[in-house]
Amino acid sequence: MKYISTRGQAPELTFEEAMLTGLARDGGLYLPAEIPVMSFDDIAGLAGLSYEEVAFRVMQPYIGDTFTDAEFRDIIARAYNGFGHAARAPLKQLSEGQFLLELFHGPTLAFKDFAMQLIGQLFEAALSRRGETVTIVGATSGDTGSAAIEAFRGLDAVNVFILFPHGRVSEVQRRQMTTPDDANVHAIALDGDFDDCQARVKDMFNHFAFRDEVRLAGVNSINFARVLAQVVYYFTSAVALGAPHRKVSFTVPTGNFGDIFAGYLAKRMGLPIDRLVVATNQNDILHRCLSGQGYFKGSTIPSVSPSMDIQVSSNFERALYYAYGEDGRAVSQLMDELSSGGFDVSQGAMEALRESFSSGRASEEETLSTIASTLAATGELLCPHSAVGVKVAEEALRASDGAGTKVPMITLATAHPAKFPAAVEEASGVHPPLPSRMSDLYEMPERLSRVDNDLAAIEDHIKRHIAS
Ligand SMILES: Cc1ncc(COP(=O)(O)O)c(C=O)c1O
Ligand SMILES: N[C@@H](CCOP(=O)(O)O)C(=O)O
Repeated sequence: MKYISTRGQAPELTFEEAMLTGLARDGGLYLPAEIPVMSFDDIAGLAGLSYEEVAFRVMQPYIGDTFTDAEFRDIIARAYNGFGHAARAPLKQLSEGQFLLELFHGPTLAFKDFAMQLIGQLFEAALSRRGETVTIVGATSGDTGSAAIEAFRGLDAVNVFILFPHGRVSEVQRRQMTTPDDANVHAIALDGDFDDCQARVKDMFNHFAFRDEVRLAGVNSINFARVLAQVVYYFTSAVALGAPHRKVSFTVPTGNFGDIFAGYLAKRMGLPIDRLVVATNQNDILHRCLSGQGYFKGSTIPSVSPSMDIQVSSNFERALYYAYGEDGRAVSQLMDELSSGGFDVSQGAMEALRESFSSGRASEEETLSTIASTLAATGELLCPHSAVGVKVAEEALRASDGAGTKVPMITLATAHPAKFPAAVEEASGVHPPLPSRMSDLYEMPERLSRVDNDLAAIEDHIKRHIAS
């Protein structure tokens, strides 16, 4: 399997090269040259298998001969061994036709663990085989950073630097990043928002002298391996509800578009997905775009679902690549226009996007009231991000009932409520406790650096702190 850039001007790479490379050298994002397809029987055969076996069957065609089957199975087993639920991603019924996919049973209590625990193992195996070391620099609005630090802490071949927006992540998220005392992990608080953090990471990838000097690698969803690992739970959940014999829809709390893009890949692989519903908070650039208003950046407004406080949605570029008929030049031009504010999506591309995606938005009040109403109706305590999803899913279900369709809707519950105790308690009156294994999180000393939102200052900081 070869990997190509969304902007069409970077060398084609193998899976392993794309995983270790991060951003393509033309500024684009890597994608498989062809999306593997699973037959009806292949998908039917997933019923009743363990999460790990489904993960192997879904991902193996993408990784080709990077690892032997035995090595890859072993990597997958180690990745999910530390999850706190035997099903890894349990599915719960909220009401008739409405389901919740709990993706927060990993070590840092967010869906990011599904991919990060896997790529921690993949990086370790690939780097030790090559005898190489890398410097991972990541941007986070809270969850990617904690998951990355957890997955890579203590590894000799990797130094990790995570940029997070100062004062804009929850206390639990911050502490998950600042309390690990391993010498190879570094939390950096940046003055700015998540979009600034992500822009600086991409700047570093586009600064080839720095990139090559530190052997830069990325674990944001820039990295295709991150997205790939997230494809798996679309299969396990859809099959649990009767796919491929029956269609399902998904509503996905969305910020950087990585998770829902994984759903798009699952659909292209043959999973019978009816709708992929993008659920945004008040930072609703994607909802506005899918409603036909173009893709124009506004300023990011802090919300009760801070991990989704994103305006420049990195993986939307991957969706645009397919919507524009795999035309790298067109994508390149759109991304140039985005740097000066935004762009209108062509009519053809809008039609292509709408074949798979629809969207909705939840205000702050709607998010909080959904936490309270879901608790009252079902006993499920949602995190604010998952609440954005459930609110938008309810609307989508009402609309589809009107159209007479009876396709079950699965909403992705992307984080544990205990990561956002203040908002959850405000909404429901219930203080969600952290799992007992994390009960000392508030007592442990923190270690972080404040760095200006300035490329040269960040690069200098990283070079000075790379553990020898
Ligand atoms: C808890 C939570 N929910 C939803 C999202 C949005 O996911 P994505 O950025 O893949 O759209 C994020 C951040 O990525 C998150 O941390
Ligand atoms: N919400 C994310 C933002 C980064 O997204 P990624 O999927 O590209 O890593 C976070 O929690 O950091």
